[in-house]
Amino acid sequence: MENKNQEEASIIEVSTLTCIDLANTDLHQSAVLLKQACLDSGFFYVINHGISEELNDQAFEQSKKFFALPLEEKMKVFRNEKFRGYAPLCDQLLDPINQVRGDYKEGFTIGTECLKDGSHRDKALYSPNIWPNPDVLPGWRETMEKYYQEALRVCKSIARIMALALDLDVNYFDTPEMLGNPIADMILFHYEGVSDPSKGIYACGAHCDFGMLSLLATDDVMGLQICKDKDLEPQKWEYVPSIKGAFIVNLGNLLERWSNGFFKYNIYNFSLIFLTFFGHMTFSYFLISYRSTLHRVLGNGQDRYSIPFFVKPSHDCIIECLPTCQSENNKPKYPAIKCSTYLSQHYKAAHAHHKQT
Ligand SMILES: O=C(O)CCC(=O)C(=O)O
Ligand SMILES: [Fe+2]
Repeated sequence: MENKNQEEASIIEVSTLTCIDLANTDLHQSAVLLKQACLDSGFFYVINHGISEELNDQAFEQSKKFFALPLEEKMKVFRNEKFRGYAPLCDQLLDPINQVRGDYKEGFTIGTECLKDGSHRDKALYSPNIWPNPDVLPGWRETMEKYYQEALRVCKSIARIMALALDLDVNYFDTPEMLGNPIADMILFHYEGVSDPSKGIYACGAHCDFGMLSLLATDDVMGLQICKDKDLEPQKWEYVPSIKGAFIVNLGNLLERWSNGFFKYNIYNFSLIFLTFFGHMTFSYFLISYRSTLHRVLGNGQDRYSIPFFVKPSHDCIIECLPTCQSENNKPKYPAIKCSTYLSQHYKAAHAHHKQT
């Protein structure tokens, strides 16, 4: 648990993140910015993503309508064994070491459906979604399904820039085993209450996302904080403000592993010193790997709504060190693992406190 001084120090820090314009046709220019964002924080904004303000507003309006329903109505779509549907307050506990109770948020998860021909039925991470009663919330499902498809499209465009930033072919992640049949979860969140890190009370405990990349839409209530260097003691937390029309993107553990996750503090410093002398030449001489960044949400007493979208490759994708992230001197650090095995391990760990359900 944090002491009061650390908490106060973190309140005044507001982070400035790199912004990537998805309408920029010069993808190589965007890739240079993305690399920079990975060096700086592992978090960045994307703008001009093609999701209309109207659709975004509709998704938030519908989300608010759902959470405003009586608990009894929401419990009719209580999350199933695949964690689709409604998760009430404190259902999730992301940072068991520092939290005295579950996250002070309620959520609703919409994930990847099985293919209509049934060919995905045996895959643990694809399953039918559950939906609120259309008589209670007309048009709700349609709005969410449309938003889901659009968010997936945006993630695929970001993955193309990521590929370039890793010196891979622009289409590298577009194959059927990778992002052709991705596993993607969209979660509607409603936060409330006041967090108090000194008492171990959080709206969302500190964690790194475990997928490939996450696209986050928030309302304008401040709450999200990032810790750019997870190895630094004491941790330094900075708020990430929301920017109208922009999504916040961050990279997950799976991408860190895929890109050989060597990007640690000392290399960062060394790279920065080098950068001072040789400018962007640094990028050609160092193997770049992406990294996941620790983040959390603090509640300030206002209701806060967000919609994160978590993308991972298909069930059968083999996650093994990307070809451009290894060399004679930088051998792969992790054995190859099937994406479904990797994700199942993470899901089990994240829901370990659900033994009673
Ligand atoms: O709601 C937010 O701002 C962040 C949510 C988040 O980080 C998560 O659910 O993984
Ligand atoms: Fe997260």
